[in-house]
Amino acid sequence: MSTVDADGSKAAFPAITPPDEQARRQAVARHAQLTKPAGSLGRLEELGVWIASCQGLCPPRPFSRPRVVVFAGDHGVAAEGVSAYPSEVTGQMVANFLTGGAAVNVAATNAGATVRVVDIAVAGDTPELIASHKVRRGSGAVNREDALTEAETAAALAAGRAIADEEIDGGADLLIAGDMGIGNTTPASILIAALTDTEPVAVVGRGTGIDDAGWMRKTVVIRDALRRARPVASDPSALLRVAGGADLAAIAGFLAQAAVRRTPVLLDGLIVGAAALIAEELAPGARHWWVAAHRSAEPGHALVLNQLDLDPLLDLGLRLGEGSGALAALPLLTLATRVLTEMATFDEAGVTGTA
Ligand SMILES: O=C(O)c1ccc[n+]([C@@H]2O[C@H](COP(=O)([O-])O)[C@@H](O)[C@H]2O)c1
Ligand SMILES: Cc1cc2nc[nH]c2cc1C
Repeated sequence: MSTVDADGSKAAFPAITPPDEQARRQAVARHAQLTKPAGSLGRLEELGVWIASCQGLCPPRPFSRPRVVVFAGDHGVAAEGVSAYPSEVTGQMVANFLTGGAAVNVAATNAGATVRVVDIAVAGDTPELIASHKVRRGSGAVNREDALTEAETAAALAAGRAIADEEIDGGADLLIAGDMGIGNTTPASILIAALTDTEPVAVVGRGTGIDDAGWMRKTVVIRDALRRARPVASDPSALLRVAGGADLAAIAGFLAQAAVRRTPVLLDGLIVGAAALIAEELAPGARHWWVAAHRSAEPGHALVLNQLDLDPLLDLGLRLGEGSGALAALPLLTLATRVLTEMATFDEAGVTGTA
């Protein structure tokens, strides 16, 4: 067990308690009594069991406040031609989130969730209301400089933890992290390559849709950054500082703190996945509080899921970020909960002939 250092410069997390074993067993037993052939709801049964164990309650409660936090941040590497879009789009999309016109807004409404947007490191100005956790204007170009200073890394991790606390204290009972940041698939891929000991070519994807020349540039950037990142790969805070970014650090802090607070998380795609790898290093066992919503089209995401031993619920070729993939899967969690809560047992329904 560890605590925050006296000077607050290093994030340290208390030991993670696993989800509740008794509620898990009760949910398994309840599934056996419900009016369906044993195991016939497949993954939905596992999901329901997981939700019951996270809540320590069987049957589980329907989620009352599923909440998405979109972490927005720019990246110096965007200037190296590694994205199909310019950095300005980050701030423009933040404005779009705030007026409700983005995919995350639609997907949240569809799934009964609400959205919060946080400016962690957007290059430009954003409304004061979302900038209280801002760490800096854009993270460093990680192929040639550190993403962050040590103090900024600690501040970003602490921001993510504080945001998770704010949301849980405000009643959130299921958390989703989303991301928005032109260029962010590059540092995310670097972290994944460093933490899974993978060569650049096996991790580099098309991000927002780069062409072959862009893919070559991105591969070189990732290779250069990995030379600086690999020596610190065993130290998650140092890795975030050298080759990550403020948004990635904040998401990692958010995911780890959710586990500290025994709050389940639905994981999104590549960027959240990279942060999840870091969070699991910072707070071993945190992954037991997470479910992988989907497998992103980005090749690096499969490496993340494999390393965390998470089996994604959906594989829809999504590569948007924003938390959209997690929100696409949220109705499955709602269904898995309602099955345990609302289905009749064999006894109640007078259905006989159990196996
Ligand atoms: O989440 C994913 O799997 C994902 C995959 C590809 C792209 N994105 C989004 O696209 C942006 C980053 O792409 P890029 O090409 O600018 O690095 C950023 O805003 C992400 O949210 C997200
Ligand atoms: C328009 C746009 C929306 C996004 N949402 C997440 N990443 C994005 C990147 C672009 C370019």
